[in-house]
Amino acid sequence: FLHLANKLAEKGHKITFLLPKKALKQLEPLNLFPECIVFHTLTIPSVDGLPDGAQTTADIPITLGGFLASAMDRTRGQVEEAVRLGKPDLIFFDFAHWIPEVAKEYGAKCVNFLTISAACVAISFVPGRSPDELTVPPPGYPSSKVVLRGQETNFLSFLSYPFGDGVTFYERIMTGLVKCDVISIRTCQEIEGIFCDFIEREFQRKVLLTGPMLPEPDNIKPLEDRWHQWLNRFEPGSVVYCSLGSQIILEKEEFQELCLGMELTGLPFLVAVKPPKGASTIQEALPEGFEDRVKERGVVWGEGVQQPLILAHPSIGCFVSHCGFGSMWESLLNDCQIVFIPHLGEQIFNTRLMSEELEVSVEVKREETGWFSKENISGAVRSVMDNDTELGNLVRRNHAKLKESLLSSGIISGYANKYVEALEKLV
Ligand SMILES: O=c1ccn([C@@H]2O[C@H](COP(=O)(O)OP(=O)(O)O[C@H]3OC[C@@H](O)[C@H](O)[C@H]3O)[C@@H](O)[C@H]2O)c(=O)[nH]1
Repeated sequence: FLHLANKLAEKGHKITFLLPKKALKQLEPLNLFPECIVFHTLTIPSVDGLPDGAQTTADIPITLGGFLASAMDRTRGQVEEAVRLGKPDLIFFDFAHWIPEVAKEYGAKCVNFLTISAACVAISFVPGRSPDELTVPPPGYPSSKVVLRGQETNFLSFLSYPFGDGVTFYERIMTGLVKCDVISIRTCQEIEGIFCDFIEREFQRKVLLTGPMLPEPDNIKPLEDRWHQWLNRFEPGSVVYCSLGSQIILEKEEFQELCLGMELTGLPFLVAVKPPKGASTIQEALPEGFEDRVKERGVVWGEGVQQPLILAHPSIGCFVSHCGFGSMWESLLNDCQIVFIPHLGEQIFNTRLMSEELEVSVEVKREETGWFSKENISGAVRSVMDNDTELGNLVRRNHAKLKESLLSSGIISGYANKYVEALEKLV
């Protein structure tokens, strides 16, 4: 949302950016137009079941998302007040399904800006279908590859769970899609054209695409010296970087299996994940003897790192990711080999899009237990990192071709420009 705000500000538009206080520190440095983009903090009310001080999804395990949604719904009065004072022409939202009502009352138009894949939207949210029917793709869904298989359909059950005050997750998203003035998605035709066309047909309206909306590389802080120095010790294209985004907190056994999988690759590695459940530090949760065995070549780090800059470092050869949509784009627009280890249903769709539809990455095979074994993690990494493997060559070639075609012809900046123009026409 902030990268989009930067694009709008670049064209001279004024933006009021509503966010919880805690997120301010992370987002302020990314604001490239402080004279146009003003942050307006919301006070997140306390809600039974939501841990004290939690304000963003990064502060809580995924299972508590419904409580956070309730807290966000209860900021409606603060949001309405900001709208009343700011008199915006447009309001952008994703999860706040009540925004269309607010926009209407104050004479604004509203844009539902989806920052997940069009494939995930297309298969999950079809007008006239109930969430119980989703175990099979909707009629006319354009892919037999970007689907959930077997036990994975269990992931869809969360769509029917209460998610906020008096609304299920499915109803929340569907209401936003049906009632908004504009549906827009952070994607592009070249990657997800067939899914975007399907959504347009089903909702019988034009869907505006923003392209990947990534930050301008020149405008962000340089890579921390600690990682710059550490990565410089290794050969170009030799290091495996692993991160699972801002939301995933692993079980201790899963965390240890991931560490052992990295060890088993025999390659240098940097893993940046949160400490697992029940541990306050990474060190106390590491497998026995692990640090001694890998100290020359491996680091497991319990805090966030500057992912886009790490990925751009020449020593990085492989990115092991949960395939959150942000990481998916970052992997695609870098040169490293890509291995996905998806955790949630939506991340599985993104993974299938990349690994099966576009064939630019590989997916780690899941065990019956639902998690991933060290052998499968290491096997997937080696399958793309060992010299001259058929699979490694195939994904490298396809990835390079796609990246080249997206970057070379100004496609990405074209999307952002056309998107802003379309919205200008709308108001
Ligand atoms: O250490 C880190 C980890 C991550 N990041 C950045 O944080 C962002 C993470 O975003 P992702 O979309 O990949 O993943 P998250 O898990 O945080 O996102 C969430 O929203 C998007 C959905 O697609 C994901 O499924 C959901 O989990 C990326 O831009 C990445 O560069 C860091 O800068 N440092």
